[in-house]
Amino acid sequence: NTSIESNSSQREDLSKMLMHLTDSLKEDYDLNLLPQVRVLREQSKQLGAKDLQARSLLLEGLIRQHFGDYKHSLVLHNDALNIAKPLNLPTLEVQIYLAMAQLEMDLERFRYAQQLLDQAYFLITKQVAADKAHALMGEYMLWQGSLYLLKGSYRQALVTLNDATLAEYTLLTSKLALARAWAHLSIGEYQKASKLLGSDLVKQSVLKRNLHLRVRYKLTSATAALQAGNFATAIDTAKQALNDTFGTRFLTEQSLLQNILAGAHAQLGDFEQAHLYLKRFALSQQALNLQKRNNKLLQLEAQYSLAAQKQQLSVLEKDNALQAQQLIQHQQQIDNAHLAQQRGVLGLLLIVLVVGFGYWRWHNKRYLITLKQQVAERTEELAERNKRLQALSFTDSLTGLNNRHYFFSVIDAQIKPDASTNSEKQEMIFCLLDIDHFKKVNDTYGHAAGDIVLQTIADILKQCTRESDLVIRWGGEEFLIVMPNMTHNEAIEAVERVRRQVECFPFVVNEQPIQVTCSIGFAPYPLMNGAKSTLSWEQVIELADNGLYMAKKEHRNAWVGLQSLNQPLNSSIKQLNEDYRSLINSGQVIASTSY
Ligand SMILES: Nc1nc2c(ncn2[C@@H]2O[C@H](COP(=O)(O)OP(=O)(O)OP(=O)(O)O)[C@@H](O)[C@H]2O)c(=O)[nH]1
Repeated sequence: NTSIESNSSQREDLSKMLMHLTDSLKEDYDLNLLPQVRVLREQSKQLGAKDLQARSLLLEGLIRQHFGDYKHSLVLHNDALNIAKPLNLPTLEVQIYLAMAQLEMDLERFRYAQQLLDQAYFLITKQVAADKAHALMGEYMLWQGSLYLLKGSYRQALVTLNDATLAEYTLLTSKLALARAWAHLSIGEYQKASKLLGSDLVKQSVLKRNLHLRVRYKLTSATAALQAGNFATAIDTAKQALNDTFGTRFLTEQSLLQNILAGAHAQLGDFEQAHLYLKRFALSQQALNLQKRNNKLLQLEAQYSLAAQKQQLSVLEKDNALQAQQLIQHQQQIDNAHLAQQRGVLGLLLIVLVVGFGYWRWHNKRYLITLKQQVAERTEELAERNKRLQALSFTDSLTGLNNRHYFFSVIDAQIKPDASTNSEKQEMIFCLLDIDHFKKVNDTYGHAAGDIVLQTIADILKQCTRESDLVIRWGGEEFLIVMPNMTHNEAIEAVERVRRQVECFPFVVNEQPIQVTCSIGFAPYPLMNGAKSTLSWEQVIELADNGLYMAKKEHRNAWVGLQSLNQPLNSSIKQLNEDYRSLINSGQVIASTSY
């Protein structure tokens, strides 16, 4: 809070100082004011009071301009404008434009002066508040009128200057009156000019004010007197004014006054004085020209330094922009590198994953192939083993013939579904063979000899049967022969052949020849049990067994073959064993025997 308070009080002090300086300036331009103006400028800058800073720059510019320091003045005005523009203070901006226009007029650069006045006019009409616009418009018109005067457009100058009607009397009113008088004089209207110059208010205010105005007033008055033919008054007034100009830089006024004096003296016939003032006039003109040339030079210098300053600024700006761009590029490079790095890592990860996955798949595939191979090998091996096992389980180890298991596993497939039809050829003969008194062989020659007998019988059976016949080792010394597609007579032939082969075979046991015979019973399948039902193959085997039993009981080395049943069997097949013979004899069972 205290800092804010101290700031605002400091600002107030500076504002007061500015007002004081501005007022002093209205009285007269004084070079001694410059140090104070500079202090004001520095302190405003430190305080950050930009408006005060701009105003102090304008003030200094005006003082320097008044004393012909156009170079610095130009720079100061420009600086003031640069600070004022962003502050949006149109009044201040107008004041700066008007000061700049005056400067351009002093330098006789009327086109620039006009442009600056136009800018001032635009701001006054569009942006300046109404209460302040009136006074500013008066100021503008004074300078616009003065510009017309300088350019020789006197009537236009008069119109402009007459338009500037100010409500209350101010110094500006007097300045306008003076300009108007000069315009009238320029077109020879000295009475109107004299009237304006004669106004007490104008006279007093102007004479009280600064030296330049005083000189201008007297110059105008002297001109009016000259035009009116009051040569003595003209000389008197002009001399007073000329005295005022000594030691000043008002060369224009000085030369004009000398010209008036020369003219007035000439009119009065004092040619010596006239000549003297004419010489002085010529000298003043020379000095004036020199001054103007000098001013132009200074102005060029100022413009050059301004341009250089601007160029430096633009170079700096460009440099800044370049650095900013470089920074952005650098940042972008870092970002890109970052991105590339991330991409690289991701890519690597992806490659590792893909390679890993590929390897895993390849490994799995290989493992699967190996596994499949192993499984196939094992399966094959198992199948082989199973086959061997099956073969083993189906084979009788002593004789090499198929055993009962084998028979049971194949017989159902062998029994033809349409075997019950009438064709005799389609009969399947189930035939049971048993070695006679085999126990005796064992008992007499030993078990091994018995084995040899069994093996030999198996060989005989194989030789006596067809490929399609089944030869099974049915039990200890018992064999089953199944002969498909065979008639009863063909069966008789077959069993007879077997019986005979066994009987005739020269068995040698322990180097001793022995006689071996066998008994056989057989029955056909299908076998009708009465008109309606057919016996099963199991029952047929039992009937064959009955036949074998009968052959053993009644004869041995013989066969009994059942052909058909005339009547259905009432009792069980097993019981038939006892009365098989009586059934044959009674004609219930039709059978053939070898004895
Ligand atoms: N060597 C040998 N003997 C066996 C084998 N299987 C069974 N035998 C014997 O065969 C004999 C069968 O005798 P039995 O059933 O009394 O009949 P059999 O002596 O042939 O008299 P019938 O059949 O009435 O003519 C027994 O002595 C059994 O030991 C075998 O594989 N090898």
